[in-house]
Amino acid sequence: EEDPLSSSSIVSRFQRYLQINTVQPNPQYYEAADFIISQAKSLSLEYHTVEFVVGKPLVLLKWPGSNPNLPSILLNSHTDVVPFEHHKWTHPPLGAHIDSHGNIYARGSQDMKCVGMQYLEAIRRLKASGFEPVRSVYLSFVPDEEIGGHGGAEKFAESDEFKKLNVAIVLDEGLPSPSENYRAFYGERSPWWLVIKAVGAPGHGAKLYDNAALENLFKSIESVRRFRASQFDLLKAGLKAEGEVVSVNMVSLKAGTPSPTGFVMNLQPSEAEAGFDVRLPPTADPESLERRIAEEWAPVSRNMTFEFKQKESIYDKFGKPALTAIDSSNPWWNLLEEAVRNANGKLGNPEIFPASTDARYFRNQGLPAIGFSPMANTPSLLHDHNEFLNQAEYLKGIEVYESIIKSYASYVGRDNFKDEL
Ligand code: MET
Ligand SMILES: [Zn+2]
Ligand SMILES: [Zn+2]
Repeated sequence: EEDPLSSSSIVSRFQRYLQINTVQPNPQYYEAADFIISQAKSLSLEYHTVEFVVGKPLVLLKWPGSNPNLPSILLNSHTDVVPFEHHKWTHPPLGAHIDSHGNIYARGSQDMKCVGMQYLEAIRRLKASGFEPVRSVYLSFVPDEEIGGHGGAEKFAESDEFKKLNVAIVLDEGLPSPSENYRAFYGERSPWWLVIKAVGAPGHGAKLYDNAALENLFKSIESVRRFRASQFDLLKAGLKAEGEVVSVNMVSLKAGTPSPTGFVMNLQPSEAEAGFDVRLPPTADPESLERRIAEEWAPVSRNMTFEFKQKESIYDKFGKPALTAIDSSNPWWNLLEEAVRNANGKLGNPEIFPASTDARYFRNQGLPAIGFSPMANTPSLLHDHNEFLNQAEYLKGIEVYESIIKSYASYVGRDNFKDEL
C-alpha cells in the first residue's frame, strides 16, 4: 500500500475532494461531509456534524490539546464552490486534471478546497512527526459561504456551541499572490448588493420622449459609472489598494417585453432594473454612500427606487470597524509572520480582503481572524474560468501550515494584550 505521506497520495486526496460536486446552488454537502469524516478517521481526529440549516452540514473536527484550559485555534474553510461555464474551461471543472506543468484544474482549487485539505495534510504530517498540541485545534468545514454564509459560518459564530470552543484565533481564506510573497488579510470589505429600479412611460420604439424607464435607468447607470471611475482611478494611480476603495460593478440588467423570438423591438418598456455588487472598505463612510444612492443613483425625482439584496455593516457587534489588530496587541499576527518565515516563505504587508469571507462573522464576535491561503507565484482565478493550483505550490502550502499550526498550538503566552493596554 502507498505511503499516505507521499506527494502522490497527498495530491490524489486533494483531487478526490475537488471532484466532489459542491457547486452552488445544489452542493452535495453529505458527500463532502463523508469525505471529510473519512479523513478525520484516518487522522484519529474527533468529529461531529451540526446542521444549523437542515441539509447543510457543518463538519467540526478536533485535535485535543494537552491543556484544555487554554483558548483554542480554529481553522475554517468552506466546502461549497461557485458555478462555472463548463464549455469555457480547457479541462472539466470537476475533473481535477493535472497538466504537464503540474497545474491542477478544478473549481475550488484556489477557493478554497485547497486550504481545507492543506489543514488536514499539515496535521497528518505533524502527527507523523510526533508533535502534540498544547492548545486544542479545531477545523470547521462550513456550507454556503458563496451565497452569504447565513446557513453556515454566521450561525456557527453566533452559536453557544461555538462559544464552548473558547476560540482564541481564527484562520480563514485569503488570496493567491502572483509574486513570491504570500498575502494575508486582517479585514475585509462589506458587501452591499443593490438593485436599482426605474419606471417610465411605455411608448412606440420609434418615438423620442423623456422619462422612458430605460432612459431613467441609464441616467443612474451613468452616475454609478462616474463614481466607479473615481474609485478605480485611486487604485490605478496606486494611491489606494484594492481593499481600500469602494467598488461597484453592474452584475445584472433586466428590461424588455419578451416575445417568442426574443424581445419586442418596437416597444419601449415601462420597467427596468440593474443590479450592482458594491463593496465597502471598513474605513468607508456608509451614511455618505447611502445618501449618494438615494440622491444620485436612485433619485425619487426620476421615480427611481432601490432595494438591498444584502447590506452588511462595516462594524462588529461592539460598534467598531471589524478589523483584526496587526500590532503587538495581537500575538497571533507576529506568530504567523514568524511561522511563515520558518517555512521559508515570505508574507507581504497585511491587506484588506477586497471581497468577503466567513472571517467577518468571527471578527464580528470580537475575535481576531486572519485571511491566509498559501498560494504564491499563482494568478488569482477565484470565480474565473480555468481555476488551477500548481501541485508543487499546494505541497509547499502544507509545509507552511505545518509551521503555523505547530507555532499556534504550542503558544502558551497571553492570547490578547488589548484589554491590558
Ligand atoms: C457576500 S457573501 C461572500 C461570497 C463571496 N465570498 C464573495 O465575496 O462574493
Ligand atoms: Zn472562498
Ligand atoms: Zn468564492
